[in-house]
Amino acid sequence: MHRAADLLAAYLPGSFYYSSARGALLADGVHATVRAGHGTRAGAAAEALEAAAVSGVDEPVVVGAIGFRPDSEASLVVPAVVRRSGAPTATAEHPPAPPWDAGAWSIAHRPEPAGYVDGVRRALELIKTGELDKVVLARSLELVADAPVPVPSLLARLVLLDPAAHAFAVDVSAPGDPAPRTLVGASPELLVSRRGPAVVANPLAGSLPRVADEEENRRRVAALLASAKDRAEHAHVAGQVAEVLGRFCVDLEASPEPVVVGTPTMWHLSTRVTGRLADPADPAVSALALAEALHPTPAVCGVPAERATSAIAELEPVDRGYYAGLVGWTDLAGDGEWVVTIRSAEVCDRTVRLFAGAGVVAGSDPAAELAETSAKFRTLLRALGLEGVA
Ligand SMILES: C=C(O[C@H]1C=CC=C(C(=O)O)[C@@H]1O)C(=O)O
Repeated sequence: MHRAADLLAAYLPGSFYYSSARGALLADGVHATVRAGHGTRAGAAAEALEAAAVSGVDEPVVVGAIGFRPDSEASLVVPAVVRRSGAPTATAEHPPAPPWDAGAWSIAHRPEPAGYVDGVRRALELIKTGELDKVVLARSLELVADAPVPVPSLLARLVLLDPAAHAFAVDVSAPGDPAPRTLVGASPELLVSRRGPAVVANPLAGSLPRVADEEENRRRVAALLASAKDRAEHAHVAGQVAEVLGRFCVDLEASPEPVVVGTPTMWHLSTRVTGRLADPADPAVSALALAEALHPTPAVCGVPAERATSAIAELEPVDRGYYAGLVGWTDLAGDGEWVVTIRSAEVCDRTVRLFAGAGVVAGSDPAAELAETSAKFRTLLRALGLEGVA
């Protein structure tokens, strides 16, 4: 077992880094690439793990990320070397200052804030006609620096600003990229984790920005718990997660009432769903198989899922890529942990593309959804030393 701080310091672009309260993992080199399409990735991962074990890889894992769309890109590999540590902890050390100058960035909004508000209005019309119950609409920021962005410093700042988050850095380079591309982020949302027969998911939806004033934060937490609009937005996600896991689990439990959880920048309604696998020895029920069955939840897509997916394609001007997908790891025993790829960015050379989305349901206020996406950008913007630009 390594020290969490050493693992973080050893990260280099091209490596895979993932940390959460369960521990940290740093993976280097590629023993095998897992190439498979939608719905067959868990099976292909299991085969790759078996083959790696046979060829002598010690305790092989599959690590990586899968994009939002069912037919989208994925970056899944069996790494050559894996190092693990305990969870990163809040240290007395302050995060390193950003090694770049805030003035050196250009920023493009896609769409412009007014265009996003317009998209939310159009989504509300689809909800009024009964075509949709919920859709999560995202917008993006494209930031360009005057020099290549050092991903290790960005990752270190994300981890140290919120050691409790699910922090990650994944190489997602594709043919034609001018330079290596890295997906980096600090997600609050556990899609699913599996340890032996025990399964846990932690759907989030229904949010308010966190502020500096603690009195105001207490008011916001109470307002979120009392908000019928946010509870309805949340119930869609908690219900779908429980329904899907119920197909695989016995003793499924979900708290009847959501609670509020906080990140350094947001408050969210949260439900913890736990269960025990009916047949843990079934090789078809790995953590990745459960994650594929759950994805995309209404925390990033909507209800009904098919119409929400087409509304997202119609209303969002930029393809989501890996945003709102999943990132994590799974091992030979089927254990693993996958999180929803939110509060994330893709970094390629001098460019950082951020996405943030907000759930739209009947009663949503377009201006409030815009403000919510601005607040969600702050996870990455703080790490970049660029607070206040969105
Ligand atoms: C889609 C995002 O957040 C999801 C997770 C938590 C709360 C959400 C919400 O309240 O809309 C979203 O469903 C994002 O951060 O881009």
